[in-house]
Amino acid sequence: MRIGIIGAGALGGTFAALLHQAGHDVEVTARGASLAAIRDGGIQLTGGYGDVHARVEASELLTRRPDLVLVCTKAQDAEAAITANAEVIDGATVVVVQNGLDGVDTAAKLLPRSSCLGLLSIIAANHTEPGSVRVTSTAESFLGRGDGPPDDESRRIAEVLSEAVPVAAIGGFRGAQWTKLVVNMVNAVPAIVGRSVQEALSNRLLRRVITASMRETVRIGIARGIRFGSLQGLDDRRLRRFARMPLWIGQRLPRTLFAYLGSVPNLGSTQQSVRRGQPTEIDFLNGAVVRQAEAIGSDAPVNRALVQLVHEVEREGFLPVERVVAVLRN
Ligand SMILES: NC(=O)C1=CN([C@@H]2O[C@H](COP(=O)(O)OP(=O)(O)OC[C@H]3O[C@@H](n4cnc5c(N)ncnc54)[C@H](OP(=O)(O)O)[C@@H]3O)[C@@H](O)[C@H]2O)C=CC1
Ligand SMILES: CC(C)(CO)C(=O)C(=O)O
Repeated sequence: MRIGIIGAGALGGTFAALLHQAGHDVEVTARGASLAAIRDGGIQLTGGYGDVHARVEASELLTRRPDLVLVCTKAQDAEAAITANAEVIDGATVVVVQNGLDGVDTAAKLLPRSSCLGLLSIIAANHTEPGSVRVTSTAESFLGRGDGPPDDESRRIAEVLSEAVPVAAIGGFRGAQWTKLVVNMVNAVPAIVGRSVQEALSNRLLRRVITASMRETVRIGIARGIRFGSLQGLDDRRLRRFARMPLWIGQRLPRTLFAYLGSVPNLGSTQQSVRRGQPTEIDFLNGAVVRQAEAIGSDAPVNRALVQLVHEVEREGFLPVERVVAVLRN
């Protein structure tokens, strides 16, 4: 199949290398040093899916009409990236590989002739240098759209993507996006203090703040009438129970949830942006929770404070642990 990948970063590079290895005709978009590195030496993938060296075609914009497109940018870049490639991709099946709640709707709005799906990835991947990606932990990914059961196209595309990494077609995709949003509450705190996800979770005080942001997200989701999808051992029942727990009991949830990361330090995709000096996705993660709260006349003070701290880090660098701990005192 001819597959176009927009944004050959951590996940885009992983999919590009593995789909190329599976025999697909892959073209990626990249810019600057990444474009030069991929044109010169291909994509070098290491870690959980083995060592793969993929010599794929690379350009600033896709040059050939693909059958399938993966949009692998951060959420804040999706609109610009899709618009720039719209002439070539409108009409193709588009999979938006993205955290947050908006990816599929953004693509569908910009590409009226395309069939758009979303992919929730639990894989942890690190874009270590231009052209190089290291997968620090592997896991099944989830493909779907809307609220209904999985459709035939989701199943067909899940089969194609499973030639690269395990992908399941799921129903109730919107609810699963919310569950993934709860999981992504692990991104902000490590990005603020410049520690790995594992280090942040092993610190009692930081874990408390992560737990509070997760619980606030679940409570807002419940108030919005969301039925949380099953993903990574979480489901609607478990999250509703978690929403009622005091923090000292609830803090067990992030500990068990992220045990799968193992001991290879995972920075999370938000901190990777910080370390590269790029804007983060925080307005589409914790910021999405704040907007969802506002839509029902409510507030999400923990998430609001974490958004502000991540923006401070983007401007001025990592902050001491005390600044995060203070979030629960205000
Ligand atoms: N990394 C991970 O472990 C995981 C990531 N995710 C999610 O997957 C999505 C992708 O994340 P990740 O792979 O980490 O992101 P990266 O930042 O590693 O890669 C994003 C890519 O998009 C490119 N890009 C940015 N703007 C544009 C544009 N306007 N046009 C074309 N390309 C553009 C970037 O290029 P440039 O570098 O030149 O800006 C970069 O190559 C995010 O939503 C993230 O939250 C989900 C699970 C795990
Ligand atoms: C896999 C996980 C939860 C943490 O690495 C992630 O989604 C991210 O980094 O954005």
